[in-house]
Amino acid sequence: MTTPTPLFSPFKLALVQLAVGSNKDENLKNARKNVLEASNHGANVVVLPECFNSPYGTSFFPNYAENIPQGSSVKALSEMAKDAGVYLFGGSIPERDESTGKLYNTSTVYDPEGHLVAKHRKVHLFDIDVPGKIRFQESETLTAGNWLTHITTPYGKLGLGICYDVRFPEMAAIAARKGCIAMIYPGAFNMTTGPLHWELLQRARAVDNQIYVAMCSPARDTSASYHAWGHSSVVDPRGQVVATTGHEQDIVYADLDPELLASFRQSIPLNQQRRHDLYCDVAENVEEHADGTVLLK
Ligand SMILES: O=C(O)CCC(=O)C(=O)O
Repeated sequence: MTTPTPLFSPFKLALVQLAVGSNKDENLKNARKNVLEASNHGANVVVLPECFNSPYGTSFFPNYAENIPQGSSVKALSEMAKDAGVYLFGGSIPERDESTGKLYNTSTVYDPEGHLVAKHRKVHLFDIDVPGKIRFQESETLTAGNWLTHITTPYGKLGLGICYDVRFPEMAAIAARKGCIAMIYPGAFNMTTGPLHWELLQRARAVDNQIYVAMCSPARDTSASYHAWGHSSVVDPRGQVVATTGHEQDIVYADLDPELLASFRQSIPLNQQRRHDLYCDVAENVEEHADGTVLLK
C-alpha cells in the first residue's frame, strides 16, 4: 500500500510556554501578549498550553469551565488569532456543555481571521495512580471526548490531541495515515512522568509516523498544587528534538520543513512497507469530516 506525499508548505511554529495563575483574565492577557510576540517573530502557527486559563486540577475545572463558543476565553482567543494573523491552537480550557452539564478538557483552534475552525475534547482522560508519587483522576470531574481532530491549514493538515492523548499511538498513526504532517499536543506533564516520558513519547510518535510532533506545556509554578514539567518541544520526522526549553515562561520556535519530511520518508520508506496482510490498518475504517472531526465510518 502506498500513502501519497502529504500537502505541506514550510511554516514557523511557536509554542508559548505560558506562566499560568489563578486569575483567568490575567492568564488571557498574558496569552495575548505572547501570541502577538510569537507573531512578531514570524510564527505562522502558535500553540498555547493545556489548561492555560485556569490552574490544573480537578477541583478547579467546575469553577473555570465555560461554554464554547459563548465564553470569554473563546472571544479572547479569536481576537488574539485575528490580531496576530496566525493559526492559533488555543491550548485547552475546561468546557461546560450547557445541554448536558458535562465538563470537558477542550482545545479550540482559530484561523488567522479569528474563526473557530475546530474543537477537540480530550479523548483519553488522565487517570493515573503512581503510589507515593502522583494520583490524578480527571474523570472525577471531566468526561472524555468522542472524536479525533484533524485541521486543514494552508501549510498542511495538523492532528490535534491533548496531553495524555500522546500515550495512545493509534491516534497519531491515524493522523499520519490520513496525511497530517504534524501532531500538536497542548500538554502538562508533571515531575514524575515528565522526566520519564515527555520527550520519549514525542520522539516515539514522531519516528513511528515520520511526522513532526509538538507539545506545549505551561511553565512550572511551584506554588501551585500541580507542578508542570515544562520543556515544551518540537520533534522532527527523524525523531530529533529540534527545539525545546526549560521550565520557565518562554516561546519555543521551529521551522517545519516539507523537504526534510519527504526525504526522510524516501530514505526509510515505512509507508510502502507496511504489512496490512498481517495486521490491521488503524486508519482503514476512519472518516474525516469537513468540521475537522474524525470518526469511525
Ligand atoms: O501522561 C502523563 O504522564 C501526564 C498526562 C497529563 O498530565 C495530562 O493528561 O494532563
